[in-house]
Amino acid sequence: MKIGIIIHSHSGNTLSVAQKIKDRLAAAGHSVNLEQVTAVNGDPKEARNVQLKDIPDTSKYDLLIFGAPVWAFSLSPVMKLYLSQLPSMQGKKIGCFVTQQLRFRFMGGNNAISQMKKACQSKGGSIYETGIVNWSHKQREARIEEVVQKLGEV
Ligand SMILES: Cc1cc2nc3c(=O)[nH]c(=O)nc-3n(C[C@H](O)[C@H](O)[C@H](O)COP(=O)(O)O)c2cc1C
Repeated sequence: MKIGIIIHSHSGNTLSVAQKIKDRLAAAGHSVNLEQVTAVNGDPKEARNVQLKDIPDTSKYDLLIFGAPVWAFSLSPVMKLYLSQLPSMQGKKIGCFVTQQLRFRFMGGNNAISQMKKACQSKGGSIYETGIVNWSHKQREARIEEVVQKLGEV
């Protein structure tokens, strides 16, 4: 299967999880690309006026995994804008994950996942799995492994 892992990552946490998911899927024999969505001005202080710079094309993939950080108890504005402008994803399987600093998923993680799910479903995609990594969790590595395993079973 041709799989695209498309992420926004400002400080590298989401990227490091995405890399592990990529390695897992590649080891299972899939063709996997990891691509990053970027903004013209990536400064979080400019988050209200976000304009996209690198806009990965989803059409070449059979299955998509989107990853992003939580910003201000919400999905990062860069990923929010990116998902909103995507073409139809009718019939595609989609996984979503977010990383967040705070320990509890009600501090933005659940909300961000729900925003991602809605955005993908509104384009006809069907969600197969989601995951949240709380970066300050004592068992962070175990949580990352859980998310990698869940999203890596396609
Ligand atoms: C502008 C901004 C707002 C943030 N807001 C939240 C938040 O509401 N809740 C939370 O748990 N973490 C918050 N964080 C922390 C990030 O979600 C966390 O560090 C994440 O893992 C960063 O991912 P990245 O390294 O891929 O950019 C915020 C970070 C930034 C830069």
